[in-house]
Amino acid sequence: MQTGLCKPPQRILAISFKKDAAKTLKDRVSSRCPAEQASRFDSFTFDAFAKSLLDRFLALAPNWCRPPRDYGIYFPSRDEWLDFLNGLDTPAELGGEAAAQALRLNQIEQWGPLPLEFGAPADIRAWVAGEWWKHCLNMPQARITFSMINRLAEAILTHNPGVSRALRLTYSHVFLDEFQDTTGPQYRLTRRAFHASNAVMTAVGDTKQRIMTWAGAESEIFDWFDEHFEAEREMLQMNHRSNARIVQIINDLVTEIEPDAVETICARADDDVPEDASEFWIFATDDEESEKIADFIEDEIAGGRSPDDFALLVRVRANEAEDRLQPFFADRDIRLRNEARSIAGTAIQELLADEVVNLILGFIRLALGVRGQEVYRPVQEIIGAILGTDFESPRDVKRLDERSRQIVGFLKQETAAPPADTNMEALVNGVIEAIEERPLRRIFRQYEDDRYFRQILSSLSEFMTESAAEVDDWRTLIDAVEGKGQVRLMTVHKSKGLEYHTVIFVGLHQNAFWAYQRNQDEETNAFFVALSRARERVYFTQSRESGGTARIRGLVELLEAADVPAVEFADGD
Ligand SMILES: Nc1ncnc2c1ncn2[C@@H]1O[C@H](COP(=O)(O)OP(=O)(O)OP(=O)(O)O)[C@@H](O)[C@H]1O
Repeated sequence: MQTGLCKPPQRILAISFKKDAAKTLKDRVSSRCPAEQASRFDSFTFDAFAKSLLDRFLALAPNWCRPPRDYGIYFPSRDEWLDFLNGLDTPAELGGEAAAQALRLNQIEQWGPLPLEFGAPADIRAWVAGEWWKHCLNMPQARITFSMINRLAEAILTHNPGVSRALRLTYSHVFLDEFQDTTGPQYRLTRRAFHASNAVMTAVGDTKQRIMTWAGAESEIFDWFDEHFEAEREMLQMNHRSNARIVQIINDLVTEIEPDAVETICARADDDVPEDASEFWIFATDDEESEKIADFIEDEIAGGRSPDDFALLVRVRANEAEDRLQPFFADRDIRLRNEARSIAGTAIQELLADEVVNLILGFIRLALGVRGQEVYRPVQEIIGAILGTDFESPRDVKRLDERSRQIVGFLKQETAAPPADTNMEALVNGVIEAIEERPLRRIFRQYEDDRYFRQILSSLSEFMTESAAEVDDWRTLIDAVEGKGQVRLMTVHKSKGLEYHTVIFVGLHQNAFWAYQRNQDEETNAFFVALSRARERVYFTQSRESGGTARIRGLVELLEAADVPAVEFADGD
């Protein structure tokens, strides 16, 4: 954007795996570029990219598998899948019931390429896929899975060269983040969209952070990319995130995994390193473990560190970890934020990565008198997009300012009473009305799904209502909703791409890494992802009550090889 290689009206497309990663990229670009440039940077998750293609060009999908415009997103449970299979009357010539029963859901939802006409099925998989599409589209409200959306998007591109051409004219540059986690169908869609186009394609990833093979990540993905896009490989050797001690642990660990791996260079080699930058804490019981962690963070906060500097990472089941840890944090008046906690059907992490949520929170901040580019810029960008603002035209910019002022004016009235006395649902709905719902939903294609849009709004108002009970003023409320001043708790998978001053990996034991013996590589990668989120310090904890380490010796040996001291805490330490 800044060098003029991507000239208006051309755009840059960035594709990430998680909503918050897509948001981080968007925020980083917004904070560096003027609104006109930043508004030409489209940052999607893979699912959102496929869905945006489908929603925009729905009418061009093949007839037999075209969902109605108000289709819902389907997350079939195992029981629903089995009920479907059991209800099939499978033709004997295709192998009968036994052949159908041997199929897995992902083989069916990923079946493709979707033809223009669904002719006589060639095999059992095609036959079951045809039945599955009928099943999903004939439900009282048609629902399809994200894999099916992906296939539909691919079919639209395949059968309509005009759509491919439009996409190629739109994007001069495409950036694919966390590329190691790309699945076969996601890659096929990308290839279908951009193969042999003039777009400059950049894929970034780290094979040591591959933790999604269970979800279909392809192990050969970088080779495919090299071949199909004639890519050149560049090694990113500098680590700008972590201090020298953490980088050394990373390097020791990588050398254990891949003896001929190239060492990472610490860009912060001259920075001070805390004395106890990494330790392995061992406890007899869960309560002792939770107490020590809470005590440690309490002391650190007393010493001036902020609660946001800490992340507690777990391998699995964040809700259970929250139940164990929460009482110890509550006793010390420290807020622990479980990013996976569901508020009216939306996980907190998802909610705060949502565009409309951030827009509303941004407007409330402006109404509270908070100033600064980082608050105004994103709001201005969205309202600018709604109004079709030409940022070079003073008249347009004036209109934009007036509209923003009008919305801020409404919110000033709404926030006159204390948060606990405010009806948050009315406030949220009121802002949407002031912004104008229709154009807002046109800009963000994900809101074409009405149920999703309503759910996000009700999750936000519920979260604001819940948080209002604990605060006295509006600024503290918005901080609480955004998670300022709170210690984070999340699974390793949800921590991808994020970074914290101090990372505490809670529960380094064989029951948390239950898949270690079966899938050592991926579990070691998960361990690596956790470790590499730390800027200054990383601790690992184990409570013997929760599980031993005999079956994950390999992981403990990695810590030993990196000279991470094991510290045993006897009761009362
Ligand atoms: N050239 C640079 N100079 C200074 N700081 C940088 C530079 N590049 C990145 N950083 C900082 O280093 C940290 C890590 O960068 P970034 O999040 O882009 O890493 P990443 O490669 O995506 O890591 P991962 O995939 O492990 O999450 C961030 O805090 C970022 O601001």
